[in-house]
Amino acid sequence: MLTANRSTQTNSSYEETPNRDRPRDLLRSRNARGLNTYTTTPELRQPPSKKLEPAANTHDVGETWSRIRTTKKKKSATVSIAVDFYKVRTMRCKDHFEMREYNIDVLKDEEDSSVYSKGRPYPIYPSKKGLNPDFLRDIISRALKTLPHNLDPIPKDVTQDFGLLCLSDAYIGIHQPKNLNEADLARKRLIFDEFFYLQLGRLFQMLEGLGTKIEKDGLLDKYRKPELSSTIMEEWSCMTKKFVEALPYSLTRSQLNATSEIIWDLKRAVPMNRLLQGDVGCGKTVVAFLACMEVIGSGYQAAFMVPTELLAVQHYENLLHLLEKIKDIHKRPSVALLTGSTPTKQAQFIRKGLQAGDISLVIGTHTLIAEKVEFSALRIAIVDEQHRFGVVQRGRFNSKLYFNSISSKLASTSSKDSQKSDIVMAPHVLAMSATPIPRTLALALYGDMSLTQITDLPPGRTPVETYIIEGNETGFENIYQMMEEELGGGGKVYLVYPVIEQSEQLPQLRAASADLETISRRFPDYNCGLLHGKMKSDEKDEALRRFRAGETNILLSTQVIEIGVDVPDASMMVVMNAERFGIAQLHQLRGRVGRGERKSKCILSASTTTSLNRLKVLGKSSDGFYLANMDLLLRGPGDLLGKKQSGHLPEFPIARLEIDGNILQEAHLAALKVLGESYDLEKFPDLKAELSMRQPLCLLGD
Ligand SMILES: Nc1ncnc2c1ncn2[C@@H]1O[C@H](COP(=O)(O)OP(=O)(O)OP(=O)(O)O)[C@@H](O)[C@H]1O
Repeated sequence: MLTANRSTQTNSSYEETPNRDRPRDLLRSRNARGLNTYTTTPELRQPPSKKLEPAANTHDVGETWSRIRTTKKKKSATVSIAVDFYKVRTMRCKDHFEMREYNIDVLKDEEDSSVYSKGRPYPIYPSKKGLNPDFLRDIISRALKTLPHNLDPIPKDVTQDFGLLCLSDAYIGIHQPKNLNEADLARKRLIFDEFFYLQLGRLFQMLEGLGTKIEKDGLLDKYRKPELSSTIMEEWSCMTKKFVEALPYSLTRSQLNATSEIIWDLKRAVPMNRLLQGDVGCGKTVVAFLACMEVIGSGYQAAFMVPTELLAVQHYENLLHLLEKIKDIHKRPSVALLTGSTPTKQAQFIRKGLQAGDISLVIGTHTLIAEKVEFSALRIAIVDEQHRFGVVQRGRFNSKLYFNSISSKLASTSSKDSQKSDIVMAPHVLAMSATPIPRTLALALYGDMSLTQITDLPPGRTPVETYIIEGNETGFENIYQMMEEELGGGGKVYLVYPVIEQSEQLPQLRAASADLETISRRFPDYNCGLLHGKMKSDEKDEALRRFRAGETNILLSTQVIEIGVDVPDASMMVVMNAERFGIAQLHQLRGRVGRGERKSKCILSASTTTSLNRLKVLGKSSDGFYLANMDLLLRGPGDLLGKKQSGHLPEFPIARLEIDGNILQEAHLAALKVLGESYDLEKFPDLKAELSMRQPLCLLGD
């Protein structure tokens, strides 16, 4: 008998003897694009509990389970064979139907029942290049008989604490389960291992980089009890407190907590590696400014790196404005702006100032990590929109070492500090991410980073009303009507386009440049501006300045405004051909409005009726964490993170982050427990050996 499975997975999946009255477990499979999707074991009566989201251009017809008799041509003869399609998911794609995610058993004949003879679940192995799965089953079964019982490198108390099978039982359970429960337990153990060694490897490396027992305990405690790793405001530097007083608003509870956690880290002699994340417009920038003030207040320098010049200028102006308001200060921090467009002479001057320590804070683009930019004492590097930079780029700050205290301009206040004065240190790194990613994904991606989340929005914000409209003639008439009302009430409107120029290949896409004239004619009483990535840096600044100042009322833009652009009184956005953007991207774009107290709206104009469905989720929620979770569940981590970032995700042959997040959390705790008992794993030689074998795999992620 031959068993075929379309899945490309390397682990086994299960079929169960049909005709059993029970719900089936979810199995892993990959769809046509190679992405993980759910599939179920055969279920003859009951549909699966989880629904698959159809791809954008498909329509999910549903699942059918049937026994299909089919014929197959063998050389010239036509041989009739029986095939069981246990589960077939059918999708309607424009003008045809497609079968996806199916499991097939080819039987010897209609009466063949050898597969089910044992009456229990059995694995389906991928049968590539004619390799008979029966043959595979046979050799695996023989190998299982030779398994020693004591092959588990993970200490017994850990497996017991976390309710795990021992490794040999897990191997038997995954290949020859007596029932689905046993298969589930085996799967859990194997997934646990994938996560556990990843977490263990990262934490182990971090501990290795620390000198003393106190530092090591401190690091483990920080992960075990993050709530204890924070300062109270009285312990903040005088400069930081004065900056807080100068703010035109009070910090939210989340902003205060985040600042306290960060400042706790800044006071340690161990370089911080922290990720600050929160929803669009939650006020991360001011938290980062406060971290900068803290180090500047103790005589050190700060660097603030952002992905675009537009954002660098905006942060620079915003900071200067806030610094001017600080009262009773004998010396205001000197701040510089350094980007690719800074004139050569000025750039040289700034670099000299940084080297001599005359400039305390520099804001800029990736020019900041150039080798020729040297600092006198760089104590913190902020990396805004960190996923826009590669791992290597982010790491470059680590080479900008400094002597702790020695180069500082201001004397340390306590004698305790001065004892540490000779340590050579890499700067603290605070990475910021505006695309909120679920905690489990963050743990897998950035397991070596501490995580700080801002969970609330500044007061007075009302959720942005979101409309999903088909962009046909009537649709646009409605949109223009809404724009008219908004502009008439003193609002400002962003129009966001997928492309700058009209393209012959994609004539259905509306283009920013081409629409400028149309929109100007349609709204003769208002001024229109244009902003896109191909404009020169000073032209972009000017376009944004005019919009901010109210000299233009409508800004036609591409997605350059997606990141960080902050015009608090912009109150309406229309996204053209919205289906061209990802959910997270649209949420980011929408975050450009509703940043002030004015009630705002966002209109997503879809080119086709079929794309309306996917966009509807944005109409239902304005919570970036929820949307990210939805995206993760529906499309998997690859699509959610985008190509660049997901490239840093480790390989998980069995685990699926979208559903196995709780196992990841447990694995993280287990790794902390093990390392708490033995920092260098000397107490657990088998575990250390296993880790060193898996290390290359573990560290694929970063
Ligand atoms: N506690 C607060 N109260 C009122 N307004 C605030 C508060 N914190 C920040 N803001 C204002 O909220 C707006 C958004 O802040 P900020 O630009 O820091 O958000 P962000 O988290 O960086 O968001 P994004 O990623 O979308 O740029 C700014 O105009 C800022 O001045």
